[in-house]
Amino acid sequence: AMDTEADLFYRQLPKVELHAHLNGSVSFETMETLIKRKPHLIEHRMTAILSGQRRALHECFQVFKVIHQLVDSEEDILMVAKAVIQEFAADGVKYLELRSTPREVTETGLTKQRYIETIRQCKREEVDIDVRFLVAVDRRHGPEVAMDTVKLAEDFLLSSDGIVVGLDLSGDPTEISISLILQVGHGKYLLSALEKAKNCGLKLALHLSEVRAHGNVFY
Ligand SMILES: CNc1ncnc2c1ncn2[C@@H]1O[C@H](COP(=O)(O)O)[C@@H](O)[C@H]1O
Repeated sequence: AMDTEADLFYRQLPKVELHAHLNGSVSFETMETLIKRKPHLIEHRMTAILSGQRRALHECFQVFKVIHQLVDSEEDILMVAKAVIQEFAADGVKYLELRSTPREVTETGLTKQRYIETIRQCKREEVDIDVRFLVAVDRRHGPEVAMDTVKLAEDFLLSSDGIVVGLDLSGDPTEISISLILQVGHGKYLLSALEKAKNCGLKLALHLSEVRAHGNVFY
């Protein structure tokens, strides 16, 4: 479709983007590239939510599961992160805070350190965008993983030239088994990790109370 004058105006307007989950910002084009690389993974599975389409919250998280299978190596992450940054820049974003949950994948040799390191490598002088990073904690993985992630984020805070600025708490709040029975993702168990993060100078971004009565509130 042709861009209207207004489209151009809004695209060129300098913007800040403060809430971008890396794997939630994958474009259709990038998805296509990923699917071509691993076509066996996606038969009959929902891989996108089209604009205007209404979806339940848990369906969003199903899409994340598919994306996580498609993006499971350093090479994939580098490709996705570069594309996401490029696309935000093309959209007039001048300051971008990306957040992402570092993952470990034994089969591909991916480690949580390398995951963050890879995002750091995306810095490109020729693209006019300032990119910072929030290390995300997936609440479903419980307090020990949360604490380890905070330690990792702290290491990067001290050594990453200001690229790592904070910690994000996220993860599917609709997973009933976790939030109601095991309760590992309950806010009260994560509080000490969050306090540690705050005390070491990480900024905090928290997803809270997205669903009713699933106990992700702090009390
Ligand atoms: C809709 N509201 C939301 N509520 C809570 N967590 C969300 C979210 N949207 C995204 N995420 C978090 O971001 C991850 C995908 O990106 P990364 O793999 O980290 O880059 C999801 O698995 C979830 O943990």
